[in-house]
Amino acid sequence: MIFKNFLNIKKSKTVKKDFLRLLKDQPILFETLKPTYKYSYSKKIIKKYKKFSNLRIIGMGGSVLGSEAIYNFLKPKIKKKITFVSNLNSNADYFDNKNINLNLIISKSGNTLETIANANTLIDKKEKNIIVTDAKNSYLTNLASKLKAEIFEHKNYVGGRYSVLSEVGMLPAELMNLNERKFKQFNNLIKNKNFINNLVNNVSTTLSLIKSGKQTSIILNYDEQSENLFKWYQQLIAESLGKKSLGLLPVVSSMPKDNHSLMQLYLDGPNKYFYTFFNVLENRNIKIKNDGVLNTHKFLKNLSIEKIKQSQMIATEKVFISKKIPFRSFRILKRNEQSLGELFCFFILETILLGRALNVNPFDQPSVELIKIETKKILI
Ligand SMILES: O=P(O)(O)OC[C@H]1O[C@](O)(CO)[C@@H](O)[C@@H]1O
Repeated sequence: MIFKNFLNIKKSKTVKKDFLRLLKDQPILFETLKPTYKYSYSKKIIKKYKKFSNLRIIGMGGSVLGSEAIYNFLKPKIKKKITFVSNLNSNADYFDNKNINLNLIISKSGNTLETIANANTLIDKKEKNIIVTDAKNSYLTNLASKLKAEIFEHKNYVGGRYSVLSEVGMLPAELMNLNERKFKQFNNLIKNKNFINNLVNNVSTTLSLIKSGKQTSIILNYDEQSENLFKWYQQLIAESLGKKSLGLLPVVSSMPKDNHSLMQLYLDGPNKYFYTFFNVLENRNIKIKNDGVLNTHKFLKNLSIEKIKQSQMIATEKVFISKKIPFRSFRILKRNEQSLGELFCFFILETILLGRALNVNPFDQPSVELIKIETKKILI
């Protein structure tokens, strides 16, 4: 991964101290980031489920965004068909898919309304089921016994949006036949001085941008297969930091598509945003067909789609520099488990450090309960 930090870096000794304190006094959820983490299942138990080729994963928010990010980012490597059911949509194509052979239903609380509704609409008697949930009595623990489903514990000390490297993301990864171990980059990263400096300076600069009134973080994403990674990131940032009238609004822009839609605003609109450029450089090599190129556009000959896209990203970075628009950039060299593991780790640490500096608890989400309570009042 190549990470280019903001141009005008603000260095903060407090953030560095916070980082060292965080390493010394690690939250227990950090166990999930390490290769030594003890899953609630054994590799032997899950082996029999690896033969299933057509899976459905049902969950909401942090229970599913991580596995959806993994699936889409690494799709070229994955031979299975996985259907994600992560919203309420009566018109979705998945209602017509009758070939599912294994369901994975994931919910920490076991009581999330959308997950219950989707599970009870979609699951068919002929399908096998695995349920990942907290051990306590809940709708899903009861459903598991009714369905005679395999049940694996969702450790109660791991919050949904921080759970991607626990059972929640790694069981799906195993079932996708990916290498779970390679996602676990925490131990390597915290020994890497470059990584630590980048992380600390990135957090310090983000804090000073927030202080100067820039509370919208726009991701200029040049890799369509990373859209779900940034959906995961959105929840992480929004639920962790959006409290006490503070927080960041993460917006994901599809690039270069949004050159033709939002770019004008980014360049000349309100001076209230900061940006993250993101691209993955390992892709199929699809080239322009030379014999069809008109003489006026000879420069296109031999070019690949990726070369054109990457040139647009570099060009846009140049324009941002000339306009003094703050941004950082990620260029991911390899599309593999390791790169994705590094990104998960970077963003998790970044969020926790921002939470500490802003003096908000990055691990709770008190207000989302309000919607659940009001909805129940309407339905009962
Ligand atoms: O895993 P559960 O309990 O179904 O919750 C799903 C999601 O719902 C939330 O509680 C928000 O409503 C998230 O924090 C969580 O990731």
